[in-house]
Amino acid sequence: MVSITSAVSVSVLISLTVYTIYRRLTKFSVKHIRGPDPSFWKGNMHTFSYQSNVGDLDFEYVKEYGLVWRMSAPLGQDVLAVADPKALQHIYQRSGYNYPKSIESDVITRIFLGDSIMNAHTDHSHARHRKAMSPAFSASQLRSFLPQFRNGAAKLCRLWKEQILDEKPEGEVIPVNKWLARMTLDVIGETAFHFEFGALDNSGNEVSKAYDNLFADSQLHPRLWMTFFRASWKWLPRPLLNFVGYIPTREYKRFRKSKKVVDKVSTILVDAAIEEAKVVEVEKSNKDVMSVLVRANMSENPSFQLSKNEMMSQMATLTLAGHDTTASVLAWSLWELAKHPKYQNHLREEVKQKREEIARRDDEGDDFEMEDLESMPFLQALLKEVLRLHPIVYHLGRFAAKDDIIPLSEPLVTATGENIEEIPIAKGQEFLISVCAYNRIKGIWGEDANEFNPQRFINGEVENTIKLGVYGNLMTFSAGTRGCIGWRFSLIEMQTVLVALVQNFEFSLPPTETEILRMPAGLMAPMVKNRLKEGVLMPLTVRALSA
Ligand code: HEM
Repeated sequence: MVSITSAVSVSVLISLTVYTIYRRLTKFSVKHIRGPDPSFWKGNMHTFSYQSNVGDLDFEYVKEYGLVWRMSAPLGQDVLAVADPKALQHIYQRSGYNYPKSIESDVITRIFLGDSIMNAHTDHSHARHRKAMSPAFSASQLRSFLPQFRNGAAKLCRLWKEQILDEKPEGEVIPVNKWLARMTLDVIGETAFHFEFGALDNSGNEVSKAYDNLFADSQLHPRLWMTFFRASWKWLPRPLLNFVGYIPTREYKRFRKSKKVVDKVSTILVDAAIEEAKVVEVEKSNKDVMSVLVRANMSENPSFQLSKNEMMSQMATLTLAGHDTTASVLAWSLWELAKHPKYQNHLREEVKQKREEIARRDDEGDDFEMEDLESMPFLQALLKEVLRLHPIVYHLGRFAAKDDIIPLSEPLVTATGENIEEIPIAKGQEFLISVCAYNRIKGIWGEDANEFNPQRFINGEVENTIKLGVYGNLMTFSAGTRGCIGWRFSLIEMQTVLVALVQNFEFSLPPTETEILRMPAGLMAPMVKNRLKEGVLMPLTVRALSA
């Protein structure tokens, strides 16, 4: 009797396994999607990490295969690379939590951020984090941060003049990215935690040192064994992956060190915010992000509350996500302005006119308010164009939590020459979201999609029939329920800083030939050709303008 039961069980198991393999290999196989030839062992995903300009491979593949193509991770695992707007809309905006972040990005962010919103992977857990954080990013809250943005910008202008440019009327080459990163760190300290990092005053500051070059030091040109190792994570038991960060590689050592520095500060700050919320009335309380978050959290239903550890991780997340990203986009903005004096003059003229308009108003002071910034069409268009051409988060990783069908905006030619308008995929299918390729689709942005042309956003040349992303139909801030929570914060900060900088300085390319590369270092990082050892670097000639 036992042997009959065992035989039946074994047969059922074998049939199920065969059926599953059959489904994977036939109906749900993505082998018919064209893509570059991989080596079975190595795959070809690692080639993305060795391009000297982020996106070069993506653009080539889009040209050859269309807006969806097949890449390969080690050991013959297929990964669908996606730039198609309808497919992206489906994955990000129409499928709720059915496309979680890849295990790789989850494990890596957990090492340097802890249990934060970035790697909350169940819908309940993520909704809990998002709900606690959202009040701190409301329109009125963001408006209250304007003075801190202005102070950061004014301090940067003063330091550039006093320390560098007063003695150099002809201008000087400045590594603008380094200064911008220190300024945005100070700004996030004040707005998010009511805390002075003091990074602009002291370049040797502990926190700014912990973050300086973090991604380039840890993510640039990963060794092949690391690519294999990461590819194996999906087969390892989840609890085991919690120990990955303790492996003494250069990247994990660097991540752990930065987390240790930030944890030291965040324990003190989170405790202070909790104490303040207990004793100070809401009207008189600090209005920084952490204080608002702690208060919102305390009044929350217990099943939705964040733990102290989670709040500390939030602090690491805000510090990292909230400063390097914005600094980087600002650095690319100044580079584009330096390359295009015509646009730089246009922006300066728009700022001048707005300033005169503000002075004529019956207002006190001559500060730019949010409405002033929003009513400057060229400033808005310029930032959209920089965000389009320089998406610092250029790839995102997702996988399917269940079988699904991905719709396409235009027919895709398969390996057998068939035209398809949708792609059936199996649960577990991995995706590489090519933000950089989507942001350059000619059918959306125009025939000159590879050129820097802010006017496209003013002249109505953008064909955005499929609504995507949280801002400007771009994927730069991602999209849907997990889209960037800080995009407005970042925009207002960038607008305020750019307005101050173009009023005070003129930017041009350095006199000696300096080729800037878009390096694939986790984030897209500017580095100088043949000077990669110097890390993330954007040197520009800056000349102070007379008042
Ligand atoms: C130009 C600047 C920025 C860019 C390009 C950017 C981009 C992104 C992207 C692409 C994501 C999605 C990541 C993923 O799916 O894995 C994201 C998420 C996030 N960003 Fe930003 N970001 C910027 C600025 C900021 C700022 C200033 C803050 C906070 C002050 C911030 C906080 C966050 C947080 C908390 C998340 C996680 C959201 C969630 O999972 O619900 N970001 N950002």
